[in-house]
Amino acid sequence: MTKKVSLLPPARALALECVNDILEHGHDLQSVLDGKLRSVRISMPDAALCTELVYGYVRLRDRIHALLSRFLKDSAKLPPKHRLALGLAAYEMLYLDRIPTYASVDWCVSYSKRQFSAGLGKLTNAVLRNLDRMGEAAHDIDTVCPPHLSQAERLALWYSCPQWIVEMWLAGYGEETARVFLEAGISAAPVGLRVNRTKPDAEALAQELAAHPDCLRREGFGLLFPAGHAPTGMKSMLAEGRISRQSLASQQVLEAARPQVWQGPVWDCCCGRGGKTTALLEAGVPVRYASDTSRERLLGMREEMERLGLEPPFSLLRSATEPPLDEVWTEIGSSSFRTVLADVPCSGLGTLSRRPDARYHRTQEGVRSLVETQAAILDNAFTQLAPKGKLVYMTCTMNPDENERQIAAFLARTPAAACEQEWHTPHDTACREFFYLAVLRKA
Ligand SMILES: C[S@@+](CC[C@H](N)C(=O)[O-])C[C@H]1O[C@@H](n2cnc3c(N)ncnc32)[C@H](O)[C@@H]1O
Repeated sequence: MTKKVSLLPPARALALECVNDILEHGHDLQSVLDGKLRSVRISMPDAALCTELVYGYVRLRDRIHALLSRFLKDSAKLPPKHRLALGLAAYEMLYLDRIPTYASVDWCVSYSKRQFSAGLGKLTNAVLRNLDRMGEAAHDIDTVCPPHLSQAERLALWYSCPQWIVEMWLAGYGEETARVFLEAGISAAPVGLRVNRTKPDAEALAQELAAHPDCLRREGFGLLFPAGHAPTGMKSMLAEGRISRQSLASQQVLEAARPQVWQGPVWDCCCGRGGKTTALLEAGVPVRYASDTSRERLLGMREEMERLGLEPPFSLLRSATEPPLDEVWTEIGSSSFRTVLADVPCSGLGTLSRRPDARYHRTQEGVRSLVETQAAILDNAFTQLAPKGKLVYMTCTMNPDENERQIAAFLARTPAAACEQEWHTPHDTACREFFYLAVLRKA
């Protein structure tokens, strides 16, 4: 930590560094937070507070600054780090009941004074005291959003979500469903676990976890716990390879594709860290080849295989827009696949509860480029299928261009393809995440 940042209490110092990296420099929330928490000595309660501050503030940033700007002449003129510190302190005051208001005001005022100037210290004090005086009105949409705003502007501000995403959801799914997605995007994601069914005591462990008083539901070997209420002993169960962290919605989309009837050889063409590859192998699905364009994720997948005691499939660093290399066909002893899983790179707007920063990192142009990559992956994966083979397409986003329209365009240009199934996470899900699935069959 730099000397200046250590002017703050540890949890706030680290949270401020994290939100600065995430929101000012576009870095990924989860890797920033993991990296920072690993790099400093910090108590467990401080690490928990830092995590809560980072996620909470990133989820509600625009709403918080709309409130703060009522007491500032021109908030854009504030030094960026001061603005972030004000936002973090405001988040504590508005949403963390266990922290007394004076504590939040104190650290922020003293940081502003010492890091910037006596004037900014005074301003900080005045702004935060005014915010405190708002009381319950600060939690009212009509206070946050001026009456002249359009519906999309109003929802964008209240739910701290870029307007183009709100407009896309309103146009694609209607207001009621758009609100469901927006509400999920400002909520904490529940904890999803998957019991490793290849272990001899798997069923007993699943039953034991399901009987835990906090457990929200069990589906097969998947379990759901409320955010922040993971069962005790999770660390050692993870280390022993008896369980994995995997969101229940991610397990559900795989289950919806009925992997028990998939025929091998299977190619997982965007395997990432192997969340789905390992789930498939645990279920006995013959995944013979796994590939991805991220070296780091492929290495992560290999570590996961080891942790879980699974036989790793042949894997290569390779784009799914390219045909597999000859060595793949030699390795699997075939010249085509019977099933390809394409869990494609997507805008991730269905998983904002888990990755709230995605909303700020995505751009419309970036999404257009993803749509092109997805189309190229679909075309190439389909070409590698044997007759009657199955292409299983998945995204963790809610965007018609990446989901329904992507599949409709593929079917229109691919006469040999038929769509056997389209599915999405039910909108009333307790998982607060939304996935899309299309199962395509080759003639
Ligand atoms: C949704 S993630 C996959 C998650 C993974 N299947 C899991 O369940 O853990 C999409 C993956 O696609 C990879 N990717 C991006 N572009 C790709 C391409 N052209 N070919 C193959 N993989 C790609 C990304 O590195 C990322 O790991």
